[in-house]
Amino acid sequence: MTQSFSAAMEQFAPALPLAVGLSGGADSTALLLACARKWPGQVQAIHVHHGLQAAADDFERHCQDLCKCLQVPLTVQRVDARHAPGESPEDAARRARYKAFEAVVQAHPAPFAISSIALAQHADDQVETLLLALSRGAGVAGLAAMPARWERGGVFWHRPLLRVAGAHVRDWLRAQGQGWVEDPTNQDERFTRNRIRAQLLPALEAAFPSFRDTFARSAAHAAQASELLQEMAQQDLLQVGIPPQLAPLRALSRARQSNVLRHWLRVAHATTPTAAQLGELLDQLAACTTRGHRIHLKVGRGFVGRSGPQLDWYNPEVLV
Ligand SMILES: Nc1ncnc2c1ncn2[C@@H]1O[C@H](COP(=O)(O)OP(=O)(O)OP(=O)(O)O)[C@@H](O)[C@H]1O
Repeated sequence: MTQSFSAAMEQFAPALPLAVGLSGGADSTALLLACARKWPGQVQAIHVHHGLQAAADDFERHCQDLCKCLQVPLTVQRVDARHAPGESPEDAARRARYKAFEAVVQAHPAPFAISSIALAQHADDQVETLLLALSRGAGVAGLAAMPARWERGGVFWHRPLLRVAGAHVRDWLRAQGQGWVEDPTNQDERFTRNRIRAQLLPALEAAFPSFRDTFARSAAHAAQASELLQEMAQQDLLQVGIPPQLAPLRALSRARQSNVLRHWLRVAHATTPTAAQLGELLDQLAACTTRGHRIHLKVGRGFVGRSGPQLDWYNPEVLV
């Protein structure tokens, strides 16, 4: 169920010391303010300066002023967030941001080590993420949307506001008399996420008033299903082997073949097949009843071919 901002903060119990990812926007400003009050002297902030828009300096100034006023140490990390061909600017910025957070963690060895990092995504962000996943035709891993907590590199990551409606975060912040910087790109409806926020969320609010709760429940079901598929893929990959042997692969159901082949391509070759490529590969597997049956298909960034009793993957660009 959705929560009030105060209830979410009451429940939030991270390992300390804690670093808050502070963009300077309303949500992370509210999170930092609440954390600094709850754990004085145990909280610091990290601001990533993307250098992508003219407003970046305003964000940094707000972060400097806020942290000075709260007596919270601030690390500003400058990154090059230009996007590679084929990558969205938002993905590039996110990737650069996580790298920057990890660099700050590395720069704080014991006894000043950062135990946890908190990010300020809320329930509306979760709904947007789910709708974005649906709009790309994502599978259960994408429909799981954002986890509330996870561990990586010995650091605990948290999204304590994931069940708080966005409007409640802002209401709380206004009630504290604390200002923030409005990101001018948030109004730009050329970005799909902003169109979802401006057009779809009000319509969902009117049609399904509990959409934040029910969508979050669906995302949680998808997360659980995704975990099961992952476990099954690991077990099946042990059975079929790396590279996959045709006989045990063909003994699996089509759905399990699809699951294990996707997993093999990801873990062994860091590539993802399209739905059409995987469908074609499964058709070829079903038709592969004779010794001489040839399989050779474009899959992900390379090719899958039959080589005697097994499937092999290769990328001609890497071979030359
Ligand atoms: N430049 C940044 N530096 C540090 N942390 C960031 C930065 N941008 C985003 N974050 C962290 O990641 C979370 C999600 O980012 P997102 O871009 O969705 O939020 P945002 O629109 O910048 O807004 P807000 O600060 O209001 O959360 C933020 O809430 C914040 O905790």
